[in-house]
Amino acid sequence: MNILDYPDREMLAIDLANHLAGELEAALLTHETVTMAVPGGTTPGPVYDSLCAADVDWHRVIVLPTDERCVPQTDLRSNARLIGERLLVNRASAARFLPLYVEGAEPEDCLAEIEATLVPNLPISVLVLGMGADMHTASLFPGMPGLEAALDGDAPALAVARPQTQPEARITLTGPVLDGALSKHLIIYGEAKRAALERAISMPPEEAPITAVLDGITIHWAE
Ligand SMILES: O=C(O)[C@H](O)[C@@H](O)[C@H](O)[C@H](O)COP(=O)(O)O
Repeated sequence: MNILDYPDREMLAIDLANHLAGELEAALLTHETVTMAVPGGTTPGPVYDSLCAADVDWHRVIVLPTDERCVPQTDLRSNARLIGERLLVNRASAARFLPLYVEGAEPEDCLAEIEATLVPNLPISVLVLGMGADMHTASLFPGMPGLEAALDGDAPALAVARPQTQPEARITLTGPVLDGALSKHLIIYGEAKRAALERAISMPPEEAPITAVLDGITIHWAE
């Protein structure tokens, strides 16, 4: 686990976006298409604002959320909305987007399509994650029902019932799919999340799901 400290969030966003663009282009040297999984939440937007303009062969990039809130894409909580508005614009609008949730469907009914479209495009080449102060990542929440299957299961994605701390049901990529990414990045802001990450290192994944994906990850931190 490698931690990079940045002087501020703007520098983090610009530097990380440049680095991610380089990783995508490097992967495209040896693959016809590459897969990038990215988070929702309040953290990644500035990275997307910079990455969307990068000179990448975006038409050969498949972008999907690390997890999704089961709400309409018009809902402000939707990760597909965030990714569509902040990342899949400018040059990156040429990328192919794989949604996890289909509006109006039951979350469980979305899993077969996810498996059919995602599995042929695994492993993830470039993974970006966020983390909650409760040490969750994607929608792998401490103590949530079905967490064991989400951490260790064979399925590439699972529908998870509404976590106690969240207002909606979720669909999440599972631990092995996330951990199997060829390049992994975690973005965290502030002292509270940094302290939570340092506590997580000595905790089991059931209590700190972020630990399921820390092997070989690069942490990008700013105050
Ligand atoms: O759907 C989501 O919200 C994300 O995928 C989730 O895992 C996020 O990365 C963390 O909850 C941190 O959220 P913030 O960036 O808002 O702190």
